[in-house]
Amino acid sequence: MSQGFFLTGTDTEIGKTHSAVALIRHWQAQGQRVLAMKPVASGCEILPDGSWLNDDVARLVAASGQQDLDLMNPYRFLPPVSPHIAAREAGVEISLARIVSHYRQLAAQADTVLVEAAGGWLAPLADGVYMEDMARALQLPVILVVGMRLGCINHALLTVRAIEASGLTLAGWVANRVVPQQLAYADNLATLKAAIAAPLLLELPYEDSTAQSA
Ligand SMILES: Nc1ncnc2c1ncn2[C@@H]1O[C@H](COP(=O)(O)OP(=O)(O)OP(=O)(O)O)[C@@H](O)[C@H]1O
Ligand SMILES: C[C@H](N)[C@H](N)CCCCCC(=O)O
Ligand SMILES: [Mg+2]
Repeated sequence: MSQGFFLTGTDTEIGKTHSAVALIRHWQAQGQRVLAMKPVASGCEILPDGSWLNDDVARLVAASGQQDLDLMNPYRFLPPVSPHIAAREAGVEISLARIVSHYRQLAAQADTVLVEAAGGWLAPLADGVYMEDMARALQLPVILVVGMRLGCINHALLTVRAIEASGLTLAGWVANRVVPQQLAYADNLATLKAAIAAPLLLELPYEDSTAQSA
């Protein structure tokens, strides 16, 4: 039996993919076969062969070692906009049934499948259809990535309430430090730990990419 998780975040660009890679490595270190899925990706580069590649997909593929891009990323769009706008412009209807079918094929090959959402919990896939509906269609426990910065307590607790209202289980959350210095970081973390019943799974430091490349 494989296990799956739906990875959401307090916003777009707060480190869902960054955290996904850390979670994948963590599970791999336990000896698990891990596959990732990015069902809907907006914002792609055009490769020399004319195909489209989203950066999240590239990072998830690099971490998991998987090869079937169409299976793990059935929907991709060129402009980096909300999926409902990108899909509408492309004349594409995103099928949750197709995403569930792809998920099941991946689950048959893995111990753990991590599904990364686009944007936050209520980022739209179509008019009146949200990431929440994808999570409900997949019926997966949710992992919430909190981008640790001023304002994240409100965003995190709103998202936790919305996940609970959807009837899904919050399996845990990740504290991802997206700014080099958050004032009163320890106090912010303690506040979130006290307010969120689900466990803190990982605490990820701020990684200075300038320092890394220097
Ligand atoms: N802990 C961190 N330290 C430094 N930079 C980070 C950290 N986490 C994320 N970033 C940077 O922030 C940016 C956004 O991160 P990431 O792509 O993981 O966000 P996301 O939530 O997956 O976004 P999207 O909604 O587009 O999927 C990237 O440039 C990433 O390198
Ligand atoms: C393009 C971006 N990086 C994400 N893939 C999509 C973010 C959707 C956000 C929708 C919204 O909440 O306004
Ligand atoms: Mg991402």
